[in-house]
Amino acid sequence: MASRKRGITPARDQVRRKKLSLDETDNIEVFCRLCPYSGSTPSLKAIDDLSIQTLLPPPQFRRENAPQVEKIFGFGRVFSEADGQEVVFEQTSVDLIVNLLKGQNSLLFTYGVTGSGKTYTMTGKPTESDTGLLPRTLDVIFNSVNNRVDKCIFYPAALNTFEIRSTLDAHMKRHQMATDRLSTSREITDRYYEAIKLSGYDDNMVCSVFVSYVEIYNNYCYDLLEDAKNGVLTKRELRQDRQQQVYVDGAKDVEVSSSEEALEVFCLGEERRRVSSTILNKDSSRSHSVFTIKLVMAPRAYETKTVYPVMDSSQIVVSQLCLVDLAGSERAKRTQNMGERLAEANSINQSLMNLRQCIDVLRRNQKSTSNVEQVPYRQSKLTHLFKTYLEGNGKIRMVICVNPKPDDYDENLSALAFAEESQTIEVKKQVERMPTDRIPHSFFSQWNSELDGAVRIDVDERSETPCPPTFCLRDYNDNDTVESMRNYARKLAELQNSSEDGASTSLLSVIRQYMMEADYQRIEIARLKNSLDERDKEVERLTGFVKKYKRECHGLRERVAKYEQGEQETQMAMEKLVEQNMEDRKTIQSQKKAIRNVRGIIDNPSPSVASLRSRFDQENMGLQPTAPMQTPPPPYQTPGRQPVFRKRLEMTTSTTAVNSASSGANGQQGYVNPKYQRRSKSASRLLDHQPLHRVPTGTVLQSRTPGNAIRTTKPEVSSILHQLNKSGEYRLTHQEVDQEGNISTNIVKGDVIPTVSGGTAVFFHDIEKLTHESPATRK
Ligand SMILES: Nc1ncnc2c1ncn2[C@@H]1O[C@H](COP(=O)(O)OP(=O)(O)OP(=O)(O)O)[C@@H](O)[C@H]1O
Repeated sequence: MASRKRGITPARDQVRRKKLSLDETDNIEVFCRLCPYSGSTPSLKAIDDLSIQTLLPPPQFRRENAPQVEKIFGFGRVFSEADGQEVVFEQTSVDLIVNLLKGQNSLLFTYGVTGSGKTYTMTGKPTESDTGLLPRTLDVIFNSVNNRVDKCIFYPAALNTFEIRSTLDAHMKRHQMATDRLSTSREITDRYYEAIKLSGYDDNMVCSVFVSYVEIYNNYCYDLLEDAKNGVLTKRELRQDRQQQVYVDGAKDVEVSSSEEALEVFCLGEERRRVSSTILNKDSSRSHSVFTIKLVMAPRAYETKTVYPVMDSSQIVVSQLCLVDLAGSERAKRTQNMGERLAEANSINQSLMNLRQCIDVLRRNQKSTSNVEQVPYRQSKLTHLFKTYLEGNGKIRMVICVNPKPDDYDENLSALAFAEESQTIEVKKQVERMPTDRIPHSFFSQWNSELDGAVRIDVDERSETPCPPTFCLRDYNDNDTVESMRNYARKLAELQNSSEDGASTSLLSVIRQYMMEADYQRIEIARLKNSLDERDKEVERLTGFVKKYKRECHGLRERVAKYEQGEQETQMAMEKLVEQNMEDRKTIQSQKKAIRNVRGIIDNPSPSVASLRSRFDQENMGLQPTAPMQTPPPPYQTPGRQPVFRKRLEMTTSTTAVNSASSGANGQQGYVNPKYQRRSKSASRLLDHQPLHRVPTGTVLQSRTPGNAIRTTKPEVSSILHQLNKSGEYRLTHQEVDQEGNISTNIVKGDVIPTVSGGTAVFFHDIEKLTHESPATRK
C-alpha cells in the first residue's frame, strides 16, 4: 500500500511574513489640517505644503518632561489655516471617490485633539465655503455614476451581502416603501452643491447607492438609523463576512437615489449621535461616527429595455467609502469633566490608545522578520472595525486636525508623532474586483446603431439569402475578413427584418455580438499598438538619455579615479611627513631629555664640578685648592661655541677676568661638561698658538713646550677648533712692542674642555707676562 505523503504545513510566521512588493502595498496616507487661530502665541505653524513645525508655547503650557525643542513633522500634505474646505476635499477625497467608482474600498478618518476641527472638516456647514467632505463626496458620487437602477432592485441580505430582486418584486417593494419616504429639509435643499463629475465608472455596470451610519459610544456600536420604538438604540455586535470584512451586524443600509436623500439620512443619524457641550468644545462629539457609502454594482443586462442588472447575485460588486469622524482625545484635567462626560472621555481616550497600539504593533511586525506579534484589533470596537482596512481591504487616509492654541501643545505633539509614524505602515492593496476586458456600453450602443442604419440602407439592395461562409481572422489587420463578416451580419439582419423566425433572430444576435467584439478588439488592438509605439519612442528617447548619462558617468568615473590617485599620493606624502615628524619629535624629545639631564646636573652639581669651580675660585684668589664645596644652582645658560669666541676676545685680559668669564657673572659655571675628566697632562697635547711674526726675546727662562705640541699661527675658526679638539691644553702667545721698543709678551694658558652640547671650550687659568725693556728707556 502506498504510504500517504504528509504535506508540510508552512510555519505561521513564514506565511505572514511573505514580503510584498511595492506594487502590492499602499502606505497609510496622512494629511494634516491646521485650524484657524487668532491668539498671539500659536504653538504650531505650517512651514510648507508638506511640513508643520511646533513652536514652544509659554512654560505654563508645557509639561515638565515635554521636549524643549521645536519639532518638524512631515505629512503627505499640510493644509494651512488659509486652505478652505474645497481644497481639503479635492486633495483628500476625490481620488477615494474614483476608487469607489472602480470597485475599491477606502477609509477616510479625521483624528486629533478635541476642538481641533474634525467634525468641521468632515461635515462642515451648509454654506459654500464651509461645506465639508461628506456632503461634497455624496454630490460627486451621484454626479459620476451612470446607469443607476430604480430603488429596491438591489437589496441588503444577510451576512453583509446584497441580492437582486426581479422586476415585479422590486416594483411591489417600491410601492410599499413610497409611504416611508423622508421629506427633504430646507437646509438640505438650499445648501451648497458640489458640481465635480468624475470619470472611472464602468458603464457596463448598473448600480445603486446605500448609506449606513453607526456610532461607537463607550465602546458599544449603535445603528443611528435604527427604527428605535422607544428611542433607545440597540447595542450591535461586529462580525466578519466571507470576504473577511468587519461589519456592524444588523446596521441598516438605506438605499438613496440622490445626495439630498443621503444627506437627509445622515441628518437623521446626526440627531441621534451623542454630542455634548464641554469646556473645550460646545458641540463636542462624544462618540466615533462611521458613515459608510456603499456603491452596489452588477453587470448590465442588455436584453431588457430598462436599466437592469443581470440576475446573478454572484456578479455583484460592492465598494464602500467609510467616512469616520473620531471623537477627540481630551485630558480630564483640562476638560474638568465629571460623571458621564468623564466616562465618555475615558472611553474615547482608551479607544484612541488602542488604535495607536495596533499601529505600533503593525509597525513592529513590519520591521521584524521573525517575531510577529498579534495585532490587538479586538481590544476596542473602533480598532476591530478598522481591522478590515488595516489588513489590506482598501486604502486608508487620515486627516489629522490640529489647533495651534498653546493649551493643546502637549496633546498635539503626541498626536502628530503618532500620525507621522502611521505613514510608515504599509497596507496590502485590495485585489481588483471589477470584471475586466468588457466592451464599454457606449461602444456597444454606437456600434449597434451604426449597423442598424446600414441595414436600413441596404435593405432594398437585398437579392439573395447568404450562405454561412467560413471566416478565418488572421490578425487584427485582417480587414477583408472583418468586412466580409460585417456584410454577412448585415445580410442576416435583412433576413431578420423580413422573417419572424426565432432561430435566425437568436443566431443573428450571436453573430452581432461576435462582430461587435471583433470590431472592439480591432480598435482596442490598434489603440494598444499606438500606445506601444509611443512607449517604444519613449524607450528610445530614454535609451538616448541613458547612453548620454553613461558617457557622462564614464567621464566622471575617470575623473574620480584621477582624484583618488592624487588623494592616494597626497596620503602617502602625508604619511611620510607624519613619520618624519615623529622622528623629529623623537629627536627633540631625546635632546630635551639630555637638556633635562644637564640641567639636573647643573642644578645639583657633582663633586667634580664643584671641585673644579672651587679650584678656579681659589686659584683666582691666590689660594691653594681645597676640597669641593657646594655652590648655589646657576641660572641656565645656552651651551654653544659663543664662550670660545668670547674667551678669545678676552685673552689679553688678566687671569681674574678669564676666570670670571668662565664662571659667569656671578661666579657660576655655565656650559662646561661637568662629567668631563681630563686626561693627565702628560698624555694630552698642547696647542701652541704663536703669532705669525714672533719677536725673538732670547729669554733664559722659557715656557716648556712638549715635543708632541701642535703649533699654529693661523687662528681661523675651522682649523683652530679642529686642533683644539685634538688637544688638552691651549697656549696663546701675544706680543706687543710699544713706541719706545719695550716688548711685552703674554702667554695665556688654558685647558681645553668639551662642552655639554658637543663643542669645545677653553678655560683660561693663567697668564704669564714677560716684559723686555728697551735699553734706550733705561738710560
Ligand atoms: N478650519 C476651520 N475653519 C473654521 N472653523 C473651524 C475650523 N476648524 C474648526 N473650526 C471651528 O472650531 C470649532 C470646533 O471644531 P469641531 O467641533 O469640528 O472640533 P472637533 O475636533 O470635532 O471637536 P470634538 O473632538 O470635541 O468633537 C467649531 O466651532 C468649528 O466651526
